[in-house]
Amino acid sequence: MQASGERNALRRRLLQQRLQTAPSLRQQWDAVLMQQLLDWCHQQQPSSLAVYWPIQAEPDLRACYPQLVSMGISLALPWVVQADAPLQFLAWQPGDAMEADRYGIPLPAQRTHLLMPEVVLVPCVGFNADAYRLGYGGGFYDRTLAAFPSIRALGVAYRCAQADFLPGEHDIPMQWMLTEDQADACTGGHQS
Ligand SMILES: Nc1nc2c(c(=O)[nH]1)N(C=O)[C@@H](CNc1ccc(C(=O)N[C@@H](CCC(=O)O)C(=O)O)cc1)CN2
Ligand SMILES: Nc1ncnc2c1ncn2[C@@H]1O[C@H](COP(=O)(O)OP(=O)(O)OP(=O)(O)O)[C@@H](O)[C@H]1O
Repeated sequence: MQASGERNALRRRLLQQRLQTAPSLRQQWDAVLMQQLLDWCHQQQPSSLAVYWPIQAEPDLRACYPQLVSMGISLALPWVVQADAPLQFLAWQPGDAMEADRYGIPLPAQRTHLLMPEVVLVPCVGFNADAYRLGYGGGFYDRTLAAFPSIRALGVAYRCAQADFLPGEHDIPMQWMLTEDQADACTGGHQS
């Protein structure tokens, strides 16, 4: 455990660094990450995958989402239904009508079709050598992974977001991490 002040300072520093990275460099990294994600899916063959609509200079992998659909993978997007509750996942396909959520993030306008994804792609503000992650501080993904232990977490981050920090009391490590320089299977996952 680490004082929450230190954790917040690290979160802010890493987010700032990501926002200041040149878009052209991020796009090069995103192209590599998309290939990693496609390779990972070919290998692991998940039947469903929660993806995300990027915010705050998160890796933008949207260009490969149609290819995931054509591989037969059902996609979903995360939905904050309530602030202190796990995320829900709305079935989604590229081209669906969208409407912004309370954070301004596009979500399917049709919010009736929920799905429980086999794998969740988790954008990380930071991550450490044991694949523990720092997010925006809402605890949404941690609450979700705790509530639905069958979900496997595939973290995504740029390598420069790796930092040394101790896990918080609720933190659940990512089972795999994708970075633009390598795809790691992590040993610290909460299920086999
Ligand atoms: N792309 C993406 N979608 C996602 C998430 C995510 O991490 N990334 N979420 C994963 O949880 C959920 C949304 N959670 C979010 C939590 C905080 C902020 C955010 O920008 N917070 C501001 C402060 C906002 C405020 O206090 O009003 C900030 O951190 O500066 C955005 C989304 C669901 N969708
Ligand atoms: N499983 C859980 N049950 C209850 N509260 C939780 C759980 N996971 C996280 N929280 C709470 O959520 C808050 C934020 O947690 P943390 O600092 O780990 O956020 P984060 O992982 O960076 O955010 P996010 O997952 O939304 O990107 C903390 O107050 C924490 O106590």
